[in-house]
Amino acid sequence: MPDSLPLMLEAPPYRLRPLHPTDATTLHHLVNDWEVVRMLSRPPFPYPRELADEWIAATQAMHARGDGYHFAITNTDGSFIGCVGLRIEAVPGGGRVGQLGYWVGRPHWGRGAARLAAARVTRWALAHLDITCLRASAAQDNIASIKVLEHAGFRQTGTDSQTFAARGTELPVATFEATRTDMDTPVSDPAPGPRRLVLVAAGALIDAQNRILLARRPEGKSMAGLWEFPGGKVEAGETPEAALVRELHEELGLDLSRACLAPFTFASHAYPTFDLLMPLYLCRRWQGTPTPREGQKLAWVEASALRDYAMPEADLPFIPLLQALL
Ligand SMILES: Nc1nc2c([nH]c(=O)n2[C@H]2C[C@H](O)[C@@H](COP(=O)(O)OP(=O)(O)OP(=O)(O)O)O2)c(=O)[nH]1
Ligand SMILES: [Mg+2]
Repeated sequence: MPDSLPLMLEAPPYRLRPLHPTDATTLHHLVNDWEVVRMLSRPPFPYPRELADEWIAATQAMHARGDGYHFAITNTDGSFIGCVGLRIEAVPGGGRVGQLGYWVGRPHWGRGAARLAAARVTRWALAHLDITCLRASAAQDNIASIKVLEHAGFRQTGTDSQTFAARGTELPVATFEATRTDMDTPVSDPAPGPRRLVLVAAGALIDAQNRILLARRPEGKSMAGLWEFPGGKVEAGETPEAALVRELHEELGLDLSRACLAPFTFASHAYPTFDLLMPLYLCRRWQGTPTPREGQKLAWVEASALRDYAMPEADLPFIPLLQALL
């Protein structure tokens, strides 16, 4: 992850920005409050003033190393009201997971700041960071925090116990997880109705070195942060081939003829809220250089490395087929 990833996010009416040494006094004043600190697992109570400086320096070091991203939550007038962020941990068996945490100073409770900030950072992290999912936990008596997580799109995965330094004891916690697919699932069940069938045409562009072009779905789209085969929805009256020619032009600025698209296989997958039917075409000839036109990242990937890129569930069956082909 490049250090240059800007840590400035809008969560209207709040703003999220990197922590700065000058935040230490206000941070200390707000966090050195039993009602705040008793809900947090790591900080002690009382919270020593120097710890505020150390914590801010630690967040800057984590950002530089790419293993943690922490933000100050600021009010409309720019004043510091709390923190939100994640640290990235390697999990046994491979992969990296983001552990989300947040707190808001007591004078600022009741206005949705934690809810808005946590939801914003969750979407940002899943869209931009190389993590498989986000996890979080909340003391079982912390109903407000559980609501924050549910609003941000987290699912409860179970219960556990955790040491709470300020309370000096282990407490039962509810554990939560959010994946990129969860971000598309409404928290409350949608009204029952017929399931939608979505027809999407996708292309595996293959270059002279037998590498495949993947595009990372940009923040704001469903499943943001997952790597996909470029393409998009087939519109009414369109053939899948015409749709793919149009999508590759719109998304990548490429010109190609339908004759260059070879049907390869298809995906049929039941997502929580819709069924996807997606023919995958192979394409080795096009005009132009793939250019991200929708803010997406692009990568030319060897077939053997496809598993290193987190993909939508529907695409997973494509991987062995492409590996066998190439
Ligand atoms: N293009 C593409 N879409 C995929 C792949 N795997 C997968 O599950 N999908 C899903 C994600 C979306 O729900 C849907 C494609 O929608 P999309 O957002 O790309 O559609 P689009 O390009 O027409 O974009 P939009 O105008 O609707 O925003 O198919 C894949 O490999 N490529
Ligand atoms: Mg698309």
